[in-house]
Amino acid sequence: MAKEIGIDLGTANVLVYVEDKGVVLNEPSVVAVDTKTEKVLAVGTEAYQMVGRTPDNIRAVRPLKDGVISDFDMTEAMLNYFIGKLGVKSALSRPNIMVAAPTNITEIERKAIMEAAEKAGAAKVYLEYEPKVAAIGAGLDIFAPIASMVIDMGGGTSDIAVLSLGDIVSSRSIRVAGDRLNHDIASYVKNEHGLQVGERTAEQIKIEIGTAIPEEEPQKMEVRGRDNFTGMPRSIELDANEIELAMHDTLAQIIKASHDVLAEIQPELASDIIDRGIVMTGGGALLKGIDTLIAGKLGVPVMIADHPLDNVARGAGELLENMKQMKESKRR
Ligand SMILES: Nc1ncnc2c1ncn2[C@@H]1O[C@H](COP(=O)(O)OP(=O)(O)OP(=O)(O)O)[C@@H](O)[C@H]1O
Repeated sequence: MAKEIGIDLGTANVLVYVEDKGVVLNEPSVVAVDTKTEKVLAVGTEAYQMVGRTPDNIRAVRPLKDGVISDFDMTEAMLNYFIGKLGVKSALSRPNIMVAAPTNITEIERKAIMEAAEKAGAAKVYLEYEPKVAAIGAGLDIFAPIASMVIDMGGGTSDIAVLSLGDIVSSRSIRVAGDRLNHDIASYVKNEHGLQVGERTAEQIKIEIGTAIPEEEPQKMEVRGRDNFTGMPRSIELDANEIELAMHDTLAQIIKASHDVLAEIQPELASDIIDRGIVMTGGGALLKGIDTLIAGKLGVPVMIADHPLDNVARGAGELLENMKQMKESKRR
């Protein structure tokens, strides 16, 4: 019997949920390619190790940018590899796949995602909006006549939505999220300390000492990079409040979008949100102090989902399982 699979085809990570098994795969969305032959050399974790360290004949590609496909062939190759690795595809049975997508994707982007999943071996492909499946994955009953609000802050996009009766009532999807924060940190270190750091180092700084609100006794971290002027390796000490400063404007954009979503809903729904609060999902939800910052700015309680990185894949898989159960009970 064909398996139901939920995929979070993310800019930073691909997560796969398999029916009856849960989230079984979580790997970086990276493909390493031989520049001469264009042959795929490695995918996922193995390819990620090569980012910033590739010799001339190897290129590490991120096939998704800002939450959507930027390199179709590489996305297909990546999906093919991951689905093959799961062992759920055979000559006799192919899985049904639900893929999560940002709310503002274009028709062309939509088709590209569907086609890549089909070519990677899906029997049927479904597409659902990211904040909707993230809310399901976070355990919210979005089908109830009561409003829920989700902020899903990923690598490339922040998807913000208010949902009621199973539908999105108001939403924003902005192509500003964790990757932009990494970029902000790298620019800050370069401008303020004259040190060049790579994408992965900037991300490590964010994860280790990054904070959304200034700290009284900021954490410190030693960071290595290349001196702007001499080109030689050098190390500096950074403190958490510098990182807060570096990320400040980008976080303000995410808060502004959340504010806009709240501003356009009806008063009854707004009252539900004040009661129930906002749930944050996605890797960005793990940024220290992000809940306190958003709660303070919007005047609404903010909770972090239990497994924020898993919610989208889990929700996509669970939605597909529900659809299957409904079909079976109708048939009976
Ligand atoms: N502890 C942490 N603190 C801050 N940020 C974190 C932490 N852990 C992960 N992240 C960030 O979360 C982001 C990845 O989140 P996630 O896996 O939800 O995104 P994605 O689904 O790949 O992206 P998108 O939904 O935009 O396509 C990365 O930018 C990563 O740096």
